[in-house]
Order: sequence, then C-alpha cells, then structure tokens
Amino acid sequence: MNLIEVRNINKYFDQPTRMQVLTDVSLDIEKGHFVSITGKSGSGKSTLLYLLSTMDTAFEGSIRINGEEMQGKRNRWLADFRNHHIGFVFQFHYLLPEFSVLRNVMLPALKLARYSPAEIEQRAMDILKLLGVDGQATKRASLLSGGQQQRVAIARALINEPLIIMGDEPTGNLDSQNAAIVFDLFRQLSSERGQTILTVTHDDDFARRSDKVIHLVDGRIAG
Ligand SMILES: Nc1ncnc2c1ncn2[C@@H]1O[C@H](COP(=O)(O)OP(=O)(O)OP(=O)(O)O)[C@@H](O)[C@H]1O
Repeated sequence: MNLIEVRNINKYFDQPTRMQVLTDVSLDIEKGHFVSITGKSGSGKSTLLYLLSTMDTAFEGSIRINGEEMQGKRNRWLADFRNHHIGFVFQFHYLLPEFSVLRNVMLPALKLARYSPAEIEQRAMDILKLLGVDGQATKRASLLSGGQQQRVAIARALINEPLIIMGDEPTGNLDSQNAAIVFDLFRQLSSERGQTILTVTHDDDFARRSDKVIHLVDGRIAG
C-alpha cells in the first residue's frame, strides 16, 4: 500500500526573483519503507521534504498521505494531521536545553493529550530505553553528548506513534558510530513496527542501505 502519493508537483519561490525549484515531481512511498532523498546541494531536497511534511502549503500538484489530499487543506487541519501522524528529526536536535530529557520527550504527547500524564511518562521511558538513553532521563537535555541528544530527539519524534518519521540530515551532525546507531534504529522502526521513514541525506552509505532512493537533479526526479 502506498502511504504517500505525490503527483506532478511544481514548486516556485518568488524571492528574490521567481524561480522554479521542483518540476513535475511524482513519487510513491510504501508504508513501512525506509526512503532516502538525495541530490546535490540546491537540488531541492529540503524543499520536497518540507512539502511532504505539510508545513509548506504553496505548491501545484497533489500530495496524498494516508489517503488524505493535502492540497487546499487549512493550516489548523494540517497542524492536527502532523501532530497525529508525522514525527520530525532534524540535523540539530532542537531539544529544550533547560528541560529534562524525559520532559522533552513527553511534551508532544502532553500537547496531544491522548493519554494521561502517567501513561505518557511510562511510554516516554520505554522509548528512551529502546534508544539506550533511559539512564539519562532525569538529566537536563543540555548535559548530554550530541549523539545522545539526537537519540532523545528521535524518542521525541516517536512519542505520538507517528505513521511517518521525517528527517532532514538526521545523522549530519553525528560521528560514524552514532550515525550507525541512528541508522539501525530507523531500520528497526520500519521493519519491525511498520513505520515509514523519509530522510534527506548526503551520506551515500546511508542512502544505499535504505529501501528506496529518491534522487533529485535540479528539482526533478532522476532516472
Ligand atoms: N525560502 C526560500 N526562498 C527562496 N529560495 C529558496 C528558499 N528555500 C530554498 N530556496 C532555493 O531553492 C533551491 C533548493 O533549495 P533546497 O534547500 O531545497 O535544496 P537542498 O537540495 O536541500 O540543498 P542542501 O543540500 O544544500 O540543503 C535553492 O536554489 C535554494 O536557494
């Protein structure tokens, strides 16, 4: 089953002058697949990811996620859709440094309020354990190493059990050992839990080992 179906996307930026950044992009992503978006700097990778994340609504074409058309939806509807279905991991983790690791992971779930705070805390601890950072739960986020902080950011992305985890260079700031831990975790989430992983990466090795590579050349899908 295709979880994401993109048809004939064109994307323009108007500043400083009108420029077409994505041209006639169509693609399918199956549920549970681990997909990498690759291409040279400026080829449109982040722009495409941002569109698929539903945060940028100015585009021509169609994006269907989990059977829902994103084109033309109101911002509030999209924000709700994201909170329920999409988890994000960026190159820089954007944790709240003054808050504990546990609190950082719990926050998106407290916002959604689908479970009680006690249940959310238990779930957050389970995910931190899965990522091997449960021993750091009560520490301030700023006291962890870069690799540990990135794992906490992934735990935060997982707390609402998203259908899709999206990453913009999620291993870009990590040494090879920590990058391998993150890669293995994504692999495990897709193969064992059926979560769909979509990441922009410059790392050829990372891309080669994913299920599918979407390669952009000057805003078009190559091949
Ligand atoms: N908000 C914006 N306004 C105007 N132009 C933009 C904007 N964001 C991106 N661009 C332009 O769109 C093109 C594609 O940018 P994008 O960031 O998607 O590329 P990328 O492949 O992710 O690059 P990198 O690997 O360097 O991050 C570039 O020419 C960039 O300058």
